[in-house]
This record gives sequence, C-alpha cells and structure tokens, in this order.
Amino acid sequence: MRYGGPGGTLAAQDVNLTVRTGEFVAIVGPSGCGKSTLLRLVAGLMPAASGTALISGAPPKATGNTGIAFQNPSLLLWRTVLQNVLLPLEVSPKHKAAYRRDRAPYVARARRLLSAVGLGDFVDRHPWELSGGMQQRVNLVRSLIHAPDFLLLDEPFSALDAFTREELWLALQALWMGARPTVILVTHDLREAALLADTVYVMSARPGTFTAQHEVPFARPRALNLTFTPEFTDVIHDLRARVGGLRSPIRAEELMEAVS
Ligand SMILES: Nc1ncnc2c1ncn2[C@@H]1O[C@H](COP(=O)(O)OP(=O)(O)OP(=O)(O)O)[C@@H](O)[C@H]1O
Repeated sequence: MRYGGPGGTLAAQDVNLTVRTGEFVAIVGPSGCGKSTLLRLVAGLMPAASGTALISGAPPKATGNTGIAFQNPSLLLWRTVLQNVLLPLEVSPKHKAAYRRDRAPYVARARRLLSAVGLGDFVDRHPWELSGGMQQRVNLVRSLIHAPDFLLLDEPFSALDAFTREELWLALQALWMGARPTVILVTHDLREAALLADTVYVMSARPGTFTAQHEVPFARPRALNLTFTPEFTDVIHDLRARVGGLRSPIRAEELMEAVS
C-alpha cells in the first residue's frame, strides 16, 4: 500500500490478514506503521498497489453493509447530530429503500443509540457545538446505525475520558455479542485490544507488516475487573514487549536540549 505513486511512501507491505465472519480483531502497532492505511484499503477507499482485499469473496465496495468510524470524526458541519447519524441510511443498499419509505423506526433507533452513549440531549445540535469526545461518539453511533455486518473502527475511543472509554468498551462488546458483526479495531490502547478482541495482530514499523498474532483466551462477556487480573496483565506485558520493540523511541534528552 503506497501513497503518491511508485516513488511515494510505502505505508504497508506483505500484509496478510484473514478475518473470520463474526470475529473481533484488533490491530496494534507503532504510530505511522500503516494501520489506518490498511483500514482504508479494507473499506475500499484506496486501492492496493498490489494484492487484493476481499469481503466474503467480493471487493470491498460491493459490500453494502459496512460501518466505518475513522480516527477523525468526519461529521458534516451543516447537519445536526441526528442528521449526521442517519447519513449512512441514505446510501446503504440494504436500508435506503426502507428508509425512504418510513424514516420513523430509523430515527427512533438513532435517538436510542445517541442516548445510550450519553448524547440524548444533543441530537439537534451541530458538530461544531460538541467537544472532540462527543463528536467521536457521534462518529461511532453513525457507524452502527445501519446494523453493519462488518465494522471498521480506527481508534474510536481515543478522545474520550477513561471512564467513558471503559463504558463504551463494554457497550461495544455487548453489541458485538448480540449482533455478531465482524470487527476490525485499530487501537493504540493495549487494554482495549485485549479486552475486546478475539485476536490481536501486531504490526511492525512502516512499511507495516504483521509480526505477531495473539489469541486472547478469556471467556465472554469480559468484565472490566478482568483487566486487573494477573492473567490479563500477562497478555498486556506480552503485547507491550512486542509493540515496544518496534517503535522509534522518543529521545527525552534531545527534546530537553531542543526546548532549552
Ligand atoms: N494521505 C496520505 N498521503 C501520503 N502519505 C500518507 C497519507 N496517509 C498516510 N500516509 C503515510 O503512510 C504511513 C502510514 O500512515 P497511517 O496513517 O496508515 O499510520 P497509522 O499506523 O494509522 O498511524 P497512527 O497510529 O499514528 O494513526 C505514514 O508514514 C504516513 O505518513
């Protein structure tokens, strides 16, 4: 996967990832290693320089029921929160005809989802009236509105406070256990990856490739208390060692000299 033609930035290479239907996969790796690029490729938003992405044997764009929440919430500024959340229904091949016929059940679902993530009082506000964390929650709800079979999440909780993030982990787990979408979650948070995923993949520094695959053994539903157990800490230590060895360290002394 390369940006800017043959001489451009090679973001990722030799990436082989097979995700089972209904599996919850997390991808972790150092900053800039190509995780978001991989999601863009799987979403059909950019072509691979070589190789292919297939969803149930078909190219990504042919798959109509994918939910996407990318890193920076791309909400439409002139639409209210509710109108932003309803947007995928206007284009989803699975839902658009029914949505045109009768919007009421979809609006009710959007309101329920927004209320569940603490935004019940903000449905008629505009994105510019929300904090970064609130916009991120709208972004997440928008990816879920059409009950997707395939969910692509790129650091969906990064702008949230620790408590909200933990609550949303459990909400996402409950949703996944109920509807069983196939999920690919990109995250920097190793606790998040190990709590939510069946399998955690570790990506190397750019050009990214998978260097490790970690099956997470814990039964579901997984409670937050699990994250404080020695067994869970062992998984985190293992992931930390794998990711830590791949990243370019921040040089604190150089930084101090540069600012002094
Ligand atoms: N639109 C773009 N044009 C050119 N280069 C890009 C573009 N988007 C990303 N890149 C480059 O591709 C590489 C991988 O970027 P990507 O955003 O996929 O990494 P990431 O692992 O998701 O990073 P982070 O964890 O910091 O979000 C980086 O070197 C980045 O500079």
